[in-house]
Amino acid sequence: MSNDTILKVEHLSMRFGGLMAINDFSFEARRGEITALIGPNGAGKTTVFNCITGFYRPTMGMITLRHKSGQEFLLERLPDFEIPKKAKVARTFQNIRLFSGLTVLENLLVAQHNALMKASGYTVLGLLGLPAYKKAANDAIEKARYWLDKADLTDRADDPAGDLPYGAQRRLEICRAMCTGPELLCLDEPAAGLNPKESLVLNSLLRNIRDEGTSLLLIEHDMSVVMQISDHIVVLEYGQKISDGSPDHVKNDPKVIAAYLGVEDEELDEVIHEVEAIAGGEA
Ligand SMILES: Nc1ncnc2c1ncn2[C@@H]1O[C@H](COP(=O)(O)OP(=O)(O)OP(=O)(O)O)[C@@H](O)[C@H]1O
Repeated sequence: MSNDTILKVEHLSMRFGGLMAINDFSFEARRGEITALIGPNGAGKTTVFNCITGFYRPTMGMITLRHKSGQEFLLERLPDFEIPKKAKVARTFQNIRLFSGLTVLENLLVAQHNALMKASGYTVLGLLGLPAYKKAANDAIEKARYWLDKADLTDRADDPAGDLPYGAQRRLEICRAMCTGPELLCLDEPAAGLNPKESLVLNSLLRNIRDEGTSLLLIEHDMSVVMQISDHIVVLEYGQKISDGSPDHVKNDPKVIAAYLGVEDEELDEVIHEVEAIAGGEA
């Protein structure tokens, strides 16, 4: 696996009883890029995500994550709690999961609990007096401030998270994931429920995260977000890959157009012909 690749999914299959939700699916996500996983409803996007982030154990297949240092992790073999901790894969969920009664800043400090406890030496004495703990606490506040600034949330740092508008809560969730220092950030429909203005702010936050060196993998239904920010798109239909490439490649791929329009196999040739004629006319 080359150092340009952060995530390699090979021959992934996931069976739920009699249903083969994912069938021999392979793709790679490159380091420093935003990769989007798209597909019609029920295509299997969430299932793939859940396999990568340890919520499901795949029926078959290999999922390899490679750190910048070259260290590799086989995610399908790691216990789920070690995927964020050791492999440094963070995720957000479709439904917002913040501590709504804690302040915005407190939410970001809770996310850094592991680092803080380690610095305390896991003792009360450590919490009270160890210089290492004081330094870790200051670092945690610094990191929280940094991400609040990036997400345009500094003014709301002391407000309860539950009081923020929806779009700001989504950005806070992303900041919380970033405070864990991930190499790969997985986002499950980050633009769901956002208005167009909130979507634009989100796009710029995600580009910023990528430009600072974290790779992103996202599932998203909002095609305006996907096409604007993705470097690479992988398309699933009925648990199988039907397209893989740049946004331009994917949006002109007749198989993708047919999948989204719900065209039957027999009509595919006709659709391909029409799309090629349109593309030829544009050239
Ligand atoms: N835990 C489960 N048990 C049984 N079937 C499941 C389970 N999770 C998903 N499925 C089935 O697997 C298939 C893929 O579902 P999945 O949620 O991964 O698709 P999706 O592409 O994320 O869909 P959507 O865009 O609607 O969220 C569907 O047929 C779904 O009903």
